[in-house]
Amino acid sequence: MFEKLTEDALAAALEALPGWVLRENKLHRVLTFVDFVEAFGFMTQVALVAERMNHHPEWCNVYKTVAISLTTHDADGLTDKDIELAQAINRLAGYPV
Ligand SMILES: C[C@H](O)[C@H](O)[C@H]1CNC2=NC(N)=NC(=O)C2=N1
Repeated sequence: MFEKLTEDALAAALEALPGWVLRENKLHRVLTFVDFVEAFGFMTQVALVAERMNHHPEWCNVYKTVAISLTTHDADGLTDKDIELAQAINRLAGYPV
């Protein structure tokens, strides 16, 4: 079982996560791609990583935009797993981690 992050740990982690904000107690990021194929290709890559991690995003795709929220349902809050998945998503999206 994963422990909820402390406020300090979360603030430090967020500083190292370009593009991510805290929204409704979840990590949140919106990504826009050149078209639907790029957006869905990205989602497919994230899905494979998420399944490998057994940690799954809440997300919404409208055409070329993908909005992602991360939380750990089992812990009812944010944990290291959310930070890890956000970092993996940034790598796949082509942003430095
Ligand atoms: C039974 C299974 O391992 C759990 O339900 C996993 C699956 N994926 C998950 N994903 C997320 N985001 N949070 C969880 O708590 C979680 N739990």
